[in-house]
Amino acid sequence: MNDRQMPRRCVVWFGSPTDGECAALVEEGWLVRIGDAQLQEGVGTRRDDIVVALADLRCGGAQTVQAMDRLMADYPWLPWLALVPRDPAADAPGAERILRASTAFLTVPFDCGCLLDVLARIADGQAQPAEGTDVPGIPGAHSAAMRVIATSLCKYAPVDLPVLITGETGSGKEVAARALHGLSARRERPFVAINCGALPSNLVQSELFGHERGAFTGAIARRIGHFEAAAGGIVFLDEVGDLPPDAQTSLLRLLQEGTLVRVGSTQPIRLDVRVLAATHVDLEAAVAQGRFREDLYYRLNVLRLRMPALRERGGDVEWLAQHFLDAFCARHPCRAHAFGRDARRAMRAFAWPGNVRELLNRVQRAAVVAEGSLIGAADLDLEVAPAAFGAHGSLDLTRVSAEREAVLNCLRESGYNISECARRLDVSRVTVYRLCRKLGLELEHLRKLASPHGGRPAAGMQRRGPPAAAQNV
Ligand SMILES: Nc1ncnc2c1ncn2[C@@H]1O[C@H](COP(=O)(O)OP(=O)(O)OP(=O)(O)O)[C@@H](O)[C@H]1O
Repeated sequence: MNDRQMPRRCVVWFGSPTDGECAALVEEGWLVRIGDAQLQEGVGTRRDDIVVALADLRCGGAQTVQAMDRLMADYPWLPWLALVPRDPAADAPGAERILRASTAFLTVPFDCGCLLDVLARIADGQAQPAEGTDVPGIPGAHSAAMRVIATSLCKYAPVDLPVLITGETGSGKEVAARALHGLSARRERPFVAINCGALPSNLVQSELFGHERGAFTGAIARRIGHFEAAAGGIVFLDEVGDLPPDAQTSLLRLLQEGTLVRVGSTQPIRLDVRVLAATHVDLEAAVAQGRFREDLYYRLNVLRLRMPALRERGGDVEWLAQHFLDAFCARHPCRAHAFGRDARRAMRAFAWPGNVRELLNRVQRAAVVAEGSLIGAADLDLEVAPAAFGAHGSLDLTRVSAEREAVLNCLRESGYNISECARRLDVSRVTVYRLCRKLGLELEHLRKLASPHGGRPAAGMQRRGPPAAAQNV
């Protein structure tokens, strides 16, 4: 093939590349074409050229964004790379639309080497994980629903914007957040997970943002909060809808201005931290009811990840069950090493209201009680739940889901006291236990979540990465 026939690599850059950026691209063999509002002749390259469109949101005026929109509509198969300033909402109208359509992101400021790497990956068609491969950090994610998650994680990891992770309880929201941390440039820095609903209500501000000595009775020394402990890394706010109003205001300031103020101080402290937030309640409803700040909701909701329920994940259920069983057998003496046909059929048909967490618990229990080498449906306690079986989205499923919601709400309102819950539901205590078992409600786990530390280490935090700075400074 002579040079004239070789496919060329071309970047259609919407915005103004610096001289350094242009030179680096040209040196690597890229053609740079400036895409602007006047771009009349399509992407303006030869038919066989490899083209990547670049949305430079550092300088996105309304006209440029319109031109990008037009190109996206005319060439829907074109891959897009977005260069994102820390505050895209303020800098470029319509930026959110562009972000959603982009294959990859880079946060400004970025390194030219990184830009070349990402462009090369996109051009080589490697920006998305290949079919059948695992999502790094999320075992058993082979289903179509999880491939969408994999693609989103790869897109979201390099860009320093908040991600709002939604999904049913136990669906793996925290697992996804950890996977994103592992894929991001912050992977060597701390990952701090905080269960917002489990923070002591009078100490939320101090736990999150720290306090100065003497800020309140008992504050005998200055103490940094979870956010400062995560400096340079990622903070995962689980059940973010449970944050009280004053903490919501402080979080908004952190997201908008990149600063926090310790309790008892007036001095803003600059902090580089990425925020991921999760909720299994409808935050939009919380906004409508005035329980959650609307401006904070929009800040957190720039990028969104909806974890599929386990029942939407097809064959992942069996794969995960075997994975959990293998892990259990590696740690405990265990006769069972696989699942019988009835167990596999039951697992495929079950609605899994408690999702992956419920699967893990049922497999571990089954591994203990199984008499033979194969785990049966009865060992998994799945035979007793005929109402929970049925086609996806069927009336049965809807009924089970409504029943579960009602029992869960009553348990919460009764402070997880079974007698009180039974009285309110007008059923016997035995029935409450039976319902919990049938609906996959793990009482012990729910009680732990509701306890002051949410069943986690004190103040609901866990770390990964190098040890954070000392708590008392
Ligand atoms: N893909 C997975 N592979 C292995 N374990 C998983 C996977 N997904 C979830 N789990 C396990 O399931 C349990 C629940 O996961 P996780 O805490 O991430 O869910 P969640 O959606 O954040 O739950 P909640 O809404 O209760 O906070 C954990 O024990 C986790 O380790």
